[in-house]
Amino acid sequence: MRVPCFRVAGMPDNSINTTDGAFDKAALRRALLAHRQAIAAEVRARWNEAISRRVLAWQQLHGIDMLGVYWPIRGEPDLRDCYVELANRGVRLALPVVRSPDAPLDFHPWKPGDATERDAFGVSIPAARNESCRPQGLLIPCVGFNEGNFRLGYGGGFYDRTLAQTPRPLTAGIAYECGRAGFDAAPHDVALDVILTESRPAQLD
Ligand SMILES: Nc1nc2c(c(=O)[nH]1)N(C=O)[C@@H](CNc1ccc(C(=O)N[C@@H](CCC(=O)O)C(=O)O)cc1)CN2
Ligand SMILES: Nc1ncnc2c1ncn2[C@@H]1O[C@H](COP(=O)(O)OP(=O)(O)OP(=O)(O)O)[C@@H](O)[C@H]1O
Repeated sequence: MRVPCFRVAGMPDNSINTTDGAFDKAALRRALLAHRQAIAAEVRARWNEAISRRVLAWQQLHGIDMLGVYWPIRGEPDLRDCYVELANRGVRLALPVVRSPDAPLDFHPWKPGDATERDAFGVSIPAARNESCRPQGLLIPCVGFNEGNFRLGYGGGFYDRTLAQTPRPLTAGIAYECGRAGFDAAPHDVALDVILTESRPAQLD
């Protein structure tokens, strides 16, 4: 039997894996978040620019005309300059909105400069939420990701439920390389099409 386990670069395995081989997803999440929060501002800015270049290449490659983006929280890559460039290219943007704890995410049209307000989770959402939309592509922030392009999020399952819907949008996971980890995917997890970090994938350079 394969024993599920987590690996984080630079961390001893025994800090995440329990002695009986069971894995502790919450501990992996905490370790990855602590690692991400500790990145120096100037390094973060350089990495955000590198990720932004790959996002623009990915949008162009697929001719995505409506893209679900995210408002950064908790040290996620801040791609808001890239959103301005995307809007200048004529790409329509949308932000995710939590409708209820067990529902998929709604997406509402938004563009740089439009008013936002904080929701109950502390995340900025469009102040004007008249009609939801179904973006052709999604940028999905990842706390962690593995070799199979599976994502670890904050634990709400919102993106998993969103991607269980059809038609499934094109998906780009957004993360720093330090979010790369070894973990087994849960049955409900949906692999993302591509993971864009500061240093991959080469075909989008
Ligand atoms: N940027 C972003 N927006 C997203 C998600 C996400 O993962 N990232 N979500 C993916 O499912 C949904 C909301 N899920 C959330 C998951 C965690 C927290 C959270 O930890 N909030 C902080 C306060 C926010 C802050 O640091 O600014 C907290 O409660 O301490 C909020 C929303 C929709 N919007
Ligand atoms: N397609 C789905 N339908 C119903 N429930 C789901 C689905 N996908 C995930 N869930 C539920 O959501 C919860 C959280 O899942 P998981 O731990 O994988 O979240 P996550 O991907 O880390 O977080 P998030 O997507 O919110 O950032 C689980 O209890 C799971 O049962």
